[in-house]
Amino acid sequence: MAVQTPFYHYDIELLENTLQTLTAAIPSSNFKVHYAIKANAEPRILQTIRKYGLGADCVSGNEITRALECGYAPSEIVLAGVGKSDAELNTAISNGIHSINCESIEELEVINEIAEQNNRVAHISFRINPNVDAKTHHKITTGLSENKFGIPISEVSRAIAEIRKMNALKLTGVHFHIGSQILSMDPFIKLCTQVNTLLDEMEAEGVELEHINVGGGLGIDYLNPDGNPIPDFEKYFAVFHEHLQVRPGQTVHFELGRSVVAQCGSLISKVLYVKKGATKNFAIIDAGMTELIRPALYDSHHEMENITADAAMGMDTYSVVGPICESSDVFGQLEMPITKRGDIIKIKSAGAYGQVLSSNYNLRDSAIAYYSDEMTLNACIGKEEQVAIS
Ligand SMILES: Cc1ncc(COP(=O)(O)O)c(C=O)c1O
Ligand SMILES: N[C@@H](CCCC[NH3+])C(=O)O
Repeated sequence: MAVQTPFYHYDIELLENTLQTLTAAIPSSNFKVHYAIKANAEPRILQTIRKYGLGADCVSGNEITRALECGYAPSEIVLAGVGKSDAELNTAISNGIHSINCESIEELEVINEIAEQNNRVAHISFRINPNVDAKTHHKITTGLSENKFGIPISEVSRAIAEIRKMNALKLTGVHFHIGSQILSMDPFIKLCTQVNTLLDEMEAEGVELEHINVGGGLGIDYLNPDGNPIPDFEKYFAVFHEHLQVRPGQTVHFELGRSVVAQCGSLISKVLYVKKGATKNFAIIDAGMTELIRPALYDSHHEMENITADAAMGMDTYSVVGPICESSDVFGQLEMPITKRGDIIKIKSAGAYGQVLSSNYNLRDSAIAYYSDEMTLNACIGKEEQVAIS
């Protein structure tokens, strides 16, 4: 083994292909895509994404700082979050970012105060909870009335009245985000309908907006990552192009995370033991929920492959589990070639909400990242000599 397992491996070529497909699918020059940094904040990933002209969607002061360090201009950065601290608002305002997505009327007063202290006028978007069902996992649904996110649509008039009293705030946009891993286009169409109605109502109140931010949420194919590595961005953007009634001069912003980075990342782990349990075989690997928490947290499915075993040896079924002292530390049931200690398991579609959600529970070391243009996966696992890659 050339490098220590477990580790993350990112296929930079796939990331670039994804970005090329995404940018080619943008149907209008007034569409602007911000990458949702929360999905993966590795500097190498952020720098690659920036090359394709995407802005940054942040949810913390540290994400703003990371975006700036990776070359994103303040004018390309937006900040959302239901609980922004004063320090985070200060980072956003002092850097003059494009928009602070305000999630409550209560927050307006605090932002106004901090903007005044900075002698700045902060650009505000109202994050509005549209009460649209994203038809995704309930733990990653964000746009229903019962969710903590956004200003209720019924409170928008009151929010407008409040912001008009604030000297250091300018209302420039509206923001929505209904959830994540959304595969049907229907929820996005419903969102457009809600946005259109709201824009009419806001216009009737004399509000003119510069931008509409419809959030992110486009899902990926976790069941067939090799066959379907790049999401259908064309179909996704077409929904908004067709259904959103954009006023002249308005820009439409998107905050895509998972669809940009999920498929380019894999978690690579070594089999420590193959154990015969009373009712099943366990393949105990050296990665756990500390490196990839999605299966434990959301029962998420990730395709896995034993990339060192030989299918000619016959097949068997294994429960692939991690070493952590939690019964939910299970990656799933898998039929794979007869597996032995030392084999390498590749856990796919782990580029989004994988490495960023790692923890040091059990005082584990952090898995580090390797990039395909610096070290191929085969070189990482000692299957081939690393040759110079241009
Ligand atoms: C406000 C906001 N924008 C964008 C995203 C990115 O979502 P996704 O990774 O599903 O594109 C999220 C995460 O769900 C979010 O909460
Ligand atoms: N962490 C979630 C996505 C959350 C999106 C952020 N609001 C996942 O792994 O699917």
